[in-house]
Amino acid sequence: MNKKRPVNLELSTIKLPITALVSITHRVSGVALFAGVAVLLWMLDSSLSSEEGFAAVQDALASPLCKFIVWAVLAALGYHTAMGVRHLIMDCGVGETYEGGRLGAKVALVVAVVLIVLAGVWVW
Ligand code: HEM
Repeated sequence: MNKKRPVNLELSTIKLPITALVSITHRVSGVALFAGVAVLLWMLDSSLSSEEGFAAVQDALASPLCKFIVWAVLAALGYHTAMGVRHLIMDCGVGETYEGGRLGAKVALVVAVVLIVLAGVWVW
């Protein structure tokens, strides 16, 4: 192997294109969703267990921290869904060029921001 080949491991000097950024964050949001869905299922299970359980979940949902957690899970869902639909559209052969990919990433980002803001309005 040529030991003199150019190597660049200075992560701060590597500028990722928007398509790479949305791809990485799509995966991160999927992993966050996996954990978030567990929290939501636990809250659903508690709320259905008894009248007291329902009241406890209702009380918890009134706290800012709990609202923030629910909003964060919904935000991850909104982001992941917007990026996921972008992927599925590209899988159908639409917007597969470099420019198409960049435009699709920007449109999906705008949709994701709208969904995340709407989730915040709904939760608060
Ligand atoms: C609770 C719901 C969901 C969870 C936990 C979840 C989780 C994940 C995870 C962890 C990945 C990354 C897989 C990998 O990189 O190997 C992924 C990829 C993907 N998700 Fe989701 N997801 C959920 C909902 C959705 C929804 C609603 C859509 C809507 C379109 C979607 C579309 C996709 C697509 C298209 C990919 C593949 C992306 C790629 O090829 O890089 N997901 N999901």
